[in-house]
Amino acid sequence: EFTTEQQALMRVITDAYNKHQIPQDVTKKLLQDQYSTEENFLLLTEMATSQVQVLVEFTKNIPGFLSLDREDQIALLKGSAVEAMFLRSAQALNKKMPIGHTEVLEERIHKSGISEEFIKPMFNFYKSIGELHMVLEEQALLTTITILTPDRPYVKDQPAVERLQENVLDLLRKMCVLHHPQEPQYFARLLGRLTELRTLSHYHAEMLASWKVNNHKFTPLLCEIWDVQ
Ligand SMILES: CC(C)c1onc(-c2c(Cl)cccc2Cl)c1COc1ccc(-c2ccc3c(C(=O)O)c[nH]c3c2)cc1
Repeated sequence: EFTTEQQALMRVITDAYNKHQIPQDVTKKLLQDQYSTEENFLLLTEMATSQVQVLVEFTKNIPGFLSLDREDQIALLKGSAVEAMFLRSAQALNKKMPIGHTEVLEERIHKSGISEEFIKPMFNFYKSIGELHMVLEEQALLTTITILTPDRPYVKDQPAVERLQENVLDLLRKMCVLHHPQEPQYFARLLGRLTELRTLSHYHAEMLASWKVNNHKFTPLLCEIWDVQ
């Protein structure tokens, strides 16, 4: 079953995932009653900015991450931020996060100036994540695996990242057997979501470009992590 090291790794990652969340006073802004495209874009920008701050704190708790080369740490964060946020917003949209957030978040994403061609694959992804009914530990591990993807642009020491990712992949495989015993393919289905995340990440770059065209402003943190402006 689980080794002592795996039990410790699971606890550290799950605790960090639970600890680092967007603060209530930020997410409750989703419930305010202005629904203009402009207002929705501003709110989603605030959510994304807060989510990136939360993501950075979570990542620092991943065992071994802070021992990686400093520039590689930055490359991993920049390369995975969008994918990690798709996973987090999927959780918010599917897990019926605090009452009412789900509908308003969906509404605001639909009406924030994102063109229809991106809305479709985005909500297909949200649906496919919802259908998996991941337990919290699986969501935390899948997010960690996404962050520890060795072949992000500009990563120098890929083997060092591979070693960390392999430990988490092994742990996730066992967690899937434990929580979904009737579905032997469940682990493979989870990893398939990672492929879909890469595609969404490419769409996202185009989304940013189209928002910029309509001279939408992003926050300094988002500009830095997404190399815009
Ligand atoms: C700059 C803006 C316009 C942007 O650009 N691309 C995306 C974007 C989009 Cl539109 C979709 C997916 C990924 C990205 Cl980066 C975004 C918005 O990103 C978001 C939006 C929403 C959350 C989000 C909300 C609520 C909760 C929640 C709760 O309710 O308790 C718990 N966790 C949550 C997280 C995260 C990130």
